[in-house]
Amino acid sequence: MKFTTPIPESESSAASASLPKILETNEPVVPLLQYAPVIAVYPAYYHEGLAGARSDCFVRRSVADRLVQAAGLLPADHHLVVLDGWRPLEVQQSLYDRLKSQLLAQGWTEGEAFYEELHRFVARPSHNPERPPRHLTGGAVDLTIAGPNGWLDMGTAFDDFTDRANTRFFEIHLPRDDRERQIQRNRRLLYHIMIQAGFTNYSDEWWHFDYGNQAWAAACGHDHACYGGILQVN
Ligand SMILES: C[C@@H](N)C(=O)N[C@H](C)C(=O)O
Ligand SMILES: [Zn+2]
Repeated sequence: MKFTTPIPESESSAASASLPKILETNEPVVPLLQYAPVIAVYPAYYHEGLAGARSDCFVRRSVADRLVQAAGLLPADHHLVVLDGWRPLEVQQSLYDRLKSQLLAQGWTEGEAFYEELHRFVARPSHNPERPPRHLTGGAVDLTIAGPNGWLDMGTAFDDFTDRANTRFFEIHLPRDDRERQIQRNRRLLYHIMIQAGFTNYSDEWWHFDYGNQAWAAACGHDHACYGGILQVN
């Protein structure tokens, strides 16, 4: 597999009416700080000072092992930088409330289109055990790649909730200059190493990947997911 091939049209989308059931495996959640030298951790919401955010990133053990696998596919001198993994409901709620306020401040009014836009970028902080937000399962990860000169240019910052965050933005809008050609290569690299390691991508966010949760199961056509929501991690 070449990591320079175009990113194909998506397998995974925001909310789907019917999601596969969850058959919880009870696989433990593991901390990623010091898990492997090829994985660095920069807990973005902790650095932003969001209440309840943890100073480490946590994911299910199989997710961590697949991250190591993905990182092993990177060129020499590159590593993964995990920005968020398992997320407490309190943090999901803060992210949701923050984006809701930002959209209202931008002139949106509450209605169907408003909630569609909101849910495109932040999942509903649902307490329903049959539909947990992806990040509550330990089966979702937000990440980027670092090289010898720092984080690779992906064309937007993390959590830039605009069309430019779409994983295929630079496939749809072909690069106009060297910088955009490099961004296209960087996004393709992240996408392909993660897909090869068994993850699926959330098409509206170049940084978001799933494994084992309902979004992953739906995208892969599995009849069940392996990970349900976890409210507390020690
Ligand atoms: C908030 C953003 N980093 C994110 O994770 N969005 C997805 C859609 C989510 O909230 O599950
Ligand atoms: Zn995410």
